[in-house]
Amino acid sequence: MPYTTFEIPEKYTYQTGFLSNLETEAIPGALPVGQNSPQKCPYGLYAEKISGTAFTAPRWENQQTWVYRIIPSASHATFAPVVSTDNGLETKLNYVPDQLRWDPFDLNIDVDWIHGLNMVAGAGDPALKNGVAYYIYGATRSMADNTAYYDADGDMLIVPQEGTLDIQTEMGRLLVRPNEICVLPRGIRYRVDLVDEHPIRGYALEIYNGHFQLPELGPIGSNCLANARDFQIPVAAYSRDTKSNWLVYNKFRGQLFQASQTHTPFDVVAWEGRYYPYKYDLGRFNTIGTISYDHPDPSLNTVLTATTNAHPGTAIADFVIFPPRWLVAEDTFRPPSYHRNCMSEFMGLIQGSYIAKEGGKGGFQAAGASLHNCMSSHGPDRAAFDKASNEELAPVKVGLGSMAFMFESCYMVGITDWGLTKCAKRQPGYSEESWGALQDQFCPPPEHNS
Ligand SMILES: O=C(O)Cc1cc(O)ccc1O
Ligand SMILES: [Fe+2]
Repeated sequence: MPYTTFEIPEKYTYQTGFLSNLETEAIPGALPVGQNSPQKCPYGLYAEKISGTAFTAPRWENQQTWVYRIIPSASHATFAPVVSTDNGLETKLNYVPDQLRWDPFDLNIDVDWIHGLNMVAGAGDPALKNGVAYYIYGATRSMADNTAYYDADGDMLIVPQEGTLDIQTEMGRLLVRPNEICVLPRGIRYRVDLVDEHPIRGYALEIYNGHFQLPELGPIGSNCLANARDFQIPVAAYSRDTKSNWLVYNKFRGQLFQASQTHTPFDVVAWEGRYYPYKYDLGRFNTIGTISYDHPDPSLNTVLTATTNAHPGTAIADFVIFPPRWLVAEDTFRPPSYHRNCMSEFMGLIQGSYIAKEGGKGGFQAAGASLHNCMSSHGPDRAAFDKASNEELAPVKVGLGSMAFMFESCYMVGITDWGLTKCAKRQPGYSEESWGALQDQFCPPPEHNS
């Protein structure tokens, strides 16, 4: 299998599909047959429904899951705000039209998942369910025993760059490694453990509106890009603990809260529905590209999209990747050309290098990032331009061992203070170094030479 990242079976088992209505039970018979809410649920479980869309949302986008659990999640003490000056969840945004780039973010930050999430940029307001947020995360610790977390603000798409996330969710367990991604829908309780204490670092995209979908394939047909069968969903796995104290953290309009309870949130014995966390191996992506000439738009590399219903084709966020692929275009400048985009483009690099930018120190490096905001000009840097203008156009496989990605959004995104200054990773000379050295190479016919 040439296009998969992982050949060794991992320790967890999964169901597969994208937005399929799934059923899973850790004990045979735990799921009620033929109904959701019997007078008494099997084995004395409680039925609880989690709605991911309005009850009356159209069928194609309607998402809900019924969970059958030992204690309802409603059984908890009052939420209290977690007062911290530095929890990484800033809401103040600075709007900057410059091209921005960041050096690799730190790997060894002595915090856990909850405290290791730093918002770097974003737009909109979770209260109005409209907007996005981009995060850089880094942690060296598993979440404390008996703690769980959920995000009421949006769905979180996590892109690990370093270290494996062992994620326990209400719906079961997910192991997410670099070159895989996962999506944790709003409201689902989870906790993140490190594997062998290896630090974790990566990126996350939060969408305040709706949920991710697979992009339409149009004339491509019914396969390619990310295929539905390659998405992996946990199977029910529960623990029974009604004796110890648990702390549930909640991000609610960008503010961290916590509430205690006397039972584990991970007590779901069976569930049924289509509102659940999932993961995907980016190595499975079936990349499409030109086999004749010119550079197609990067929308062709969309793994997942969250659309605005108001404007078909306009995404509040697309998750786009640039995997290893063949370039065969004839008489073509193969990297993206110079461009300005009404969408904003936030890019990260999981490993390797990216076709339009020099790697190396001070360049676009793995674990670093860049942001080209709405209508901010960008494109290949001088070195990439010179190379691509003069290279022999033989078929060539590019991006070997690489995986760059982009969060593309219709919003103009603002940068947090953390992103602008506090993280201390911003490259001050990015714009000048990339495009300042481009020469006037205009060579008109002699009659126009003045
Ligand atoms: O700016 C970038 O590097 C991202 C990008 C890639 C591509 O192939 C076409 C357009 C585009 O914005
Ligand atoms: Fe771009």
